[in-house]
Amino acid sequence: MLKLEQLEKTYRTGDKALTGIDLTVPDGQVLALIGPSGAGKSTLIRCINRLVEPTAGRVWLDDLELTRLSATGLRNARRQMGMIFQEYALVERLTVMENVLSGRLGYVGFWRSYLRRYPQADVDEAFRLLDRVGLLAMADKRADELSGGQRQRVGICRALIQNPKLLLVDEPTASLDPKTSRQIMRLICELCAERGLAAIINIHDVALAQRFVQRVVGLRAGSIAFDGAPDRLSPEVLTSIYGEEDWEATSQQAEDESEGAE
Ligand SMILES: Nc1ncnc2c1ncn2[C@@H]1O[C@H](COP(=O)(O)OP(=O)(O)OP(=O)(O)O)[C@@H](O)[C@H]1O
Repeated sequence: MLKLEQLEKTYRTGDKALTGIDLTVPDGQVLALIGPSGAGKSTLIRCINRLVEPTAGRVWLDDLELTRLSATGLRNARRQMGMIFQEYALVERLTVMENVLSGRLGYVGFWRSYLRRYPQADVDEAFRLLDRVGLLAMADKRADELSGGQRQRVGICRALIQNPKLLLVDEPTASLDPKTSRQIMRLICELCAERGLAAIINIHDVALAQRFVQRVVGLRAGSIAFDGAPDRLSPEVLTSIYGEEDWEATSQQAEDESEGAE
């Protein structure tokens, strides 16, 4: 279980990005984080694994208080939190397999990974994951030969090979077309269900979030403006999260799009 208590972040510039966030995410729950630009979504995700240092408050992952950890403790704890990024963050000149195995870096140590001597069990697991996401035939291709959707699948495998307790997912579909976006969201949610994994997914597209997740948290100006089931996101609620911004414009999904090919 992930627990945030009165989490705050004020950047050095004086920008107050988070103002006292309380949030509990049980094991196995997939939560979408929505809200207008600048609401604090990326900051919230990054304060959990301390890529951004919170100014105040606490973060717990089960009985481990992440906000109290030293650098070494944090390095170990980060293994338990897989991260998936909008821009995939792959090493372009490495193969798909090498990119997936780089998710084991926190376990095997620098030299072993530098020399590409991963334990056979890790290689076997990488093949299993690539098979699961439909990329087995691509294992030896270079990352820069892949499409956006394929790259994100590699990013997902790299996060999962860490064997995390929690996935932190930052705009996984922002660089993808609508159909690929749905496939990627479906895949992330299916994998979480298969593994009993919790996830926080920062996502711009409200319709996409509504379609796949069990719980939506709406951030506005660094505070939680909504926390509930996706079917409770009425136009009034969305207006309370997005204000005057036209929230319908956040949906990539065209009404007349064909679903047949998925
Ligand atoms: N490195 C930084 N230094 C100073 N201020 C920052 C920094 N990163 C974010 N901010 C500010 O913190 C606030 C929250 O930003 P954040 O990126 O978390 O929002 P967001 O909801 O993820 O936005 P978007 O959807 O546009 O990515 C904004 O006011 C932003 O300008």
